[in-house]
Amino acid sequence: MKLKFGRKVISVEEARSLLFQCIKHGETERVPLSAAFNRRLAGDIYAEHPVPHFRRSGVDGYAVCAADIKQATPENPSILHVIEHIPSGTVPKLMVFSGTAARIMTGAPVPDGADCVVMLEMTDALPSLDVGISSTQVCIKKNVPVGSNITPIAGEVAEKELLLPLGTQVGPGEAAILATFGYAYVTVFRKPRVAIFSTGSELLNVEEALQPGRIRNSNSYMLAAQVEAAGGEAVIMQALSDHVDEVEAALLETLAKVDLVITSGGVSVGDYDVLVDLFGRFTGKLLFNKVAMRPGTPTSAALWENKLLLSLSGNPGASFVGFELFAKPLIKAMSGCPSPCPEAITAYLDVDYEKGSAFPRYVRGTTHVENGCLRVKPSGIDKSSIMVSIKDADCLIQLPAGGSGFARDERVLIYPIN
Ligand SMILES: Nc1nc2c(c(=O)[nH]1)N[C@H]1C(S)=C(S)[C@@H](COP(=O)(O)OP(=O)(O)OC[C@H]3O[C@@H](n4cnc5c(N)ncnc54)[C@H](O)[C@@H]3O)O[C@H]1N2
Ligand code: MOO
Ligand SMILES: [Mg+2]
Repeated sequence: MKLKFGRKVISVEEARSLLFQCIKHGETERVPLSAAFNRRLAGDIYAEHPVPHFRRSGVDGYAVCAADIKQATPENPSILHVIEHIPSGTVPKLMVFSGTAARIMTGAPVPDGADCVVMLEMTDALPSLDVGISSTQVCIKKNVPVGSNITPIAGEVAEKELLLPLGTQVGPGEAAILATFGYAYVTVFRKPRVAIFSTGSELLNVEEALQPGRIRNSNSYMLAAQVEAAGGEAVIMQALSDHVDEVEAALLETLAKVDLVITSGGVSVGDYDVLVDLFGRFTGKLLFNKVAMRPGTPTSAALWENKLLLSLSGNPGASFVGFELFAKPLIKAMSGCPSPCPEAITAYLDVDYEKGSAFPRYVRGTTHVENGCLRVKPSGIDKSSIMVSIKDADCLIQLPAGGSGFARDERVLIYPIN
């Protein structure tokens, strides 16, 4: 064992709180609306005008005075003079008064004087008497109440209403609101730039042919996908060897340029665990190097000139879990999310889980719904060296420390992923 310094174990919550004390957020940028999808708003959005801003017809039909059609039935229709045609996007020129109607299309402004719109299906156009357009007539075969098929001004949104508070993520509904109010550009929180380094002399680049004893670097791509899903901009760096000088130079140079650096590998007790060597001579501040969790017990973090370095265990499962527990909330917070920490929900174990643990365990889980209940089971073999089942994980199952395992049908806490 080559520990040059001690390891003091802290809880996941303590580790997260140490990390959160080190981040700053608030940098913003203006982007075109279509580039704002999934980003978070850097300011409150108020309704700048009422919606609709004119009395809007909800159907294709005739705008009339309700009093004129009170007695209308198919047998005894009301006959009205059609004074105008109003397509959407135009403005009525004439006022509807008793005895008259305006033919109107869905979304068009209802003319003054009219207080309801009758659907086309409840009317019959009468043949023109051929004495000029104003002589066209319509039979109205149904009475409809005042207000029918008209959305009043501000019927949907009142002017000055707070619609989207700061921190709101722009999804489909938010995009529709922003477009409605003319936000061709939107001020959003800047995406944190997150550099990803894998470490280990065994690692091959993805495009390289397999070699005896060596493996391709999968963690960098997995972590980059996680960064993007969390709202960050991932920068995949060339993987590093086990030489501490090379690692130190690359990390310090990169820390200066990005918002967060994540490494994977080299944090355990092995001869070539290079992050341990680095932390042994680090000029920054080591925040922690052991967390009460499995997998990822040797997860470490340090601060260097106000920039965070998060060092995850190299085993793919441990890297994945460590990212979800620590990096994801950080990236979400840096990109403006007001509630970045994962929130647990309950589910029922679908299998016996026989391993007890000295530390809380975060098992990659797969959920399904059965008879209206959420059930969960480990996504494949629950070993941190197993990569292939990560794709099936839609949550982390949190199993408390101690005991000798958990029985099928026990209630457990899970943290959904995405
Ligand atoms: N004597 C002990 N040995 C180990 C312990 C322990 O407590 N005592 N813990 C084990 C556990 S648990 C884990 S997790 C690993 C943590 O190891 P490191 O963080 O130091 O990571 P490495 O040694 O660099 O790699 C571990 C494993 O993961 C593979 N790896 C690394 N990087 C990548 C990558 N970018 N893509 C794909 N696979 C990667 C690497 O080849 C190793 O197989 O330590 C255990 N040992
Ligand atoms: O603690 Mo290791 O980091 O189980 O996977
Ligand atoms: Mg190692």
